[in-house]
Amino acid sequence: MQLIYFEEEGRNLRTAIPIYTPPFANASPLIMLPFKRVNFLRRGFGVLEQYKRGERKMSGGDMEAKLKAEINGGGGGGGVEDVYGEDRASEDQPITPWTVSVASGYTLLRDPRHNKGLAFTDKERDAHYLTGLLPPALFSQDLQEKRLMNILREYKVPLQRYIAMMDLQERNEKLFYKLLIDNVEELLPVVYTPTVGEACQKYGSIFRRPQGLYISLQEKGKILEVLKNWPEKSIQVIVVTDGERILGLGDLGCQGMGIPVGKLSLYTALGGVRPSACLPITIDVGTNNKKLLEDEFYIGLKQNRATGQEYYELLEEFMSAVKQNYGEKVLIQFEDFANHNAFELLAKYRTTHLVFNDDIQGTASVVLSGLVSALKLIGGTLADHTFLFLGAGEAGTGIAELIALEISKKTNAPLEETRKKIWLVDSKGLIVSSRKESLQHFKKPWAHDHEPIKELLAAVKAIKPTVLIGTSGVGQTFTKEVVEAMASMNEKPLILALSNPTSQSECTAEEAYTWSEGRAIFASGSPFDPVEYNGKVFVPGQANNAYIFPGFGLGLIMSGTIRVHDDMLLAASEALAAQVTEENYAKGLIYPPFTNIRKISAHIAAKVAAKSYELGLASRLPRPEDLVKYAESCMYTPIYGKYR
Ligand SMILES: O=C([O-])CC(=O)C(=O)O
Ligand SMILES: [Mg+2]
Repeated sequence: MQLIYFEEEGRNLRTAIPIYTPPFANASPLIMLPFKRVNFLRRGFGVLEQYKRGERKMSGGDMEAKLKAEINGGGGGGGVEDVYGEDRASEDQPITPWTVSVASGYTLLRDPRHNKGLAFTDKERDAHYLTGLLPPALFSQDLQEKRLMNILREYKVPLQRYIAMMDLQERNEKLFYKLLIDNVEELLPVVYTPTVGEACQKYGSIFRRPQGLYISLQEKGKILEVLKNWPEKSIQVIVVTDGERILGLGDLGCQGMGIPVGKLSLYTALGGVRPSACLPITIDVGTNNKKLLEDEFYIGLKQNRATGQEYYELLEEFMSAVKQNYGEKVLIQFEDFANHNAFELLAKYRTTHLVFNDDIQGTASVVLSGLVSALKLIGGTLADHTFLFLGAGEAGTGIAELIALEISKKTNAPLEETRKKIWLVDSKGLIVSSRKESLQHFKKPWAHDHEPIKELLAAVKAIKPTVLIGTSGVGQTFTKEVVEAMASMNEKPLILALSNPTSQSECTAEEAYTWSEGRAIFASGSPFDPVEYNGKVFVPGQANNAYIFPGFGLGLIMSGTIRVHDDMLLAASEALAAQVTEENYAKGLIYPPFTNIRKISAHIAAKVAAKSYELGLASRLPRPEDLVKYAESCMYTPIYGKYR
C-alpha cells in the first residue's frame, strides 16, 4: 500500500489516499499535487478512485504529469463539463459513479457521518469549503435538536415521524442519535415498535435511500463479494433477518429490512455501539405474502420463499462469508426468522459463531428479569409460581426454558422437574403428553401430563396460573373472561402481553387494569400510555428485548467474547432486575424507565462480560478491572467532534 498526498496551496489541508492497486505500485510513495480550486481536488479524487478500482489504466511516462492533466480536465469537450454524467447526452453512455474519499465542501454536507449542518463553526466552514453552502446562522447542537423535536411533534401520523427520523439518520447521524438518546421514551415508539412495523408493511412505498445490505438468492456464490461492497470494514454487530416473521405481522419478505435497521439504531443509542460498526442485513429468499407479490412497489424478489436445502445453503454461505470477512468476534443477531428456521439456525451456529437470537434469547432474558422484579410485588420465589403461555414459538419456549433454567440453578432441581410448573398453549390448545408425537421438537419438553384442553380460558381455569404470558403474535386473545379468570384466582395476577406491534398485543394496558379491577401487574411488548382507573394512575412496563440486546451485545463485544452462553442471558436478566428502584416498584413497575437505558446497558454489559471472563470465553485480556466503567468508556457519543 502507498499513500498519495494531495495538498492544496495556501491551505492547511492534506489528504491521504491509500492506493492498493497498480498503476501506483511503482510510484514514489509520496506524490504532492498542488491544486488551486477545491473542484479540482474533488475531481482528482474521482479520477484516483477510478485508478484504484482498475477502471483507468496508466502506463509509462511521467505519471505525476499525466495524473495532473487528467485531473485538470484533459478530455471531454464543451464549455459546460458534465463531470458527474448528469446530462441527457450521457443517458445512453456508460459512466462511472464515483465519490471522493475525503469529504469536504458540498460532499461533506451530504455525508451523514460527518455532517453537522448549521452547527459547523465559521472556522470549519472556511477550512472545509462550506462557505456559501450554508445560510449564515450558526446553531448549537442543542438548538438543532430543539428545532427538530418541534418539527417531529408537528407530525401527527406516526409514519411521518418515522420517515422524518430516517431522513435525519441519512442526513446527520450524530444529530439523529442525540435526538434518540435525549428523547428515548418519546422516540423509541417512532424508530422501533410499533411504528417500525407499519414502516416495514409499507417499506416499498416509503423507500428512499437504501439502508443496510440486501443479500438475495441471486447473490448465491457471491455473498463474500456483496459483503465487500459495504463501505465499512470493521463490523462488530450484524442484525440479520429473512423477513419471514416480522414482529407479529408475519411474512414481509425483503421489507423486513426496517427491523435490522431499527434494532441497530438501538444498539447505538441504547448500547453505545458505534454506528459504523453496525451492519443491518436482509436475506431475501422470496416471500409467501401474496399481497406483497402483487404489489407493484414491492422491493424484494417476486417469488415464493426458497426452503430446505436451497435456503440452508444460502445461509451457510452467508455465515461463512461473514466469518471470513469480519473474523470470529463479530456478533450475528438473528431477528424475526420464522420458528422453523430460528431454532435450527441457532442450534447449528451457536457452537461455531458468535450468534444470538433476539426473539428466543433476548426476549427470554428481558421477561425473566421482569418476573424476578415482579416477585417483589407478588411475593414468593420463581419456583412458587405457575406459568401459562399463550404461544409456543420462539419467545414462548425461549422464555419458558430460561425460567426453568433459573429455577433449576436456584433450587438445584433438575430441569425436567422445573419445567413442570410451566405450561404452554399453542393454536391447537394446551400442550400435553398425548400430543407429543405430532409436536415440533422445540415444543416437546413442555408436553406434560394433562387431559387435552382446546381453549385458553379453559386452560387458565384448569392450570390456575399465577403468571399469564402472551407470545402468540395474535392480538386480542386475552379476553375479558381470561383476565377476569386470572383476577379471580390471584390477588395480583401478573399479565404480560408481549406480542408486537401494538395491534398484535394480547390485550391493552387499559383492559388489563380495568378487567382486573386495578390489581393486575401488567407489561407489554409494545408501549402503552399510563392508564387512570378509579382515580389511580397505572404505569405499564414495556417487556421488550430492547432492554437487553444493546447492553448484552456491548458486553460481548467489549470483552471479545467468542460464543454466547445461556449463563450470560441469566447474568443480563439479573443485571436488569437490579436496576429497578424502590420508586419504580412503588408505581407497580417491573422494569426501570428507558430514560436511564445507557446506564442500565453499561451494567448489563459489565455483568455479561464478567460472566464471559468467568467462563473463559472472553478474548480481550487482561480483563478490565472495573467493567462498568470500561463499558461506559466504550460507548459512542453523539456529540459533534471538532474538525481541524
Ligand atoms: O422488535 C420488537 O419490538 C421485539 C421483537 O424482537 C419482536 O417482537 O420480534
Ligand atoms: Mg424480533
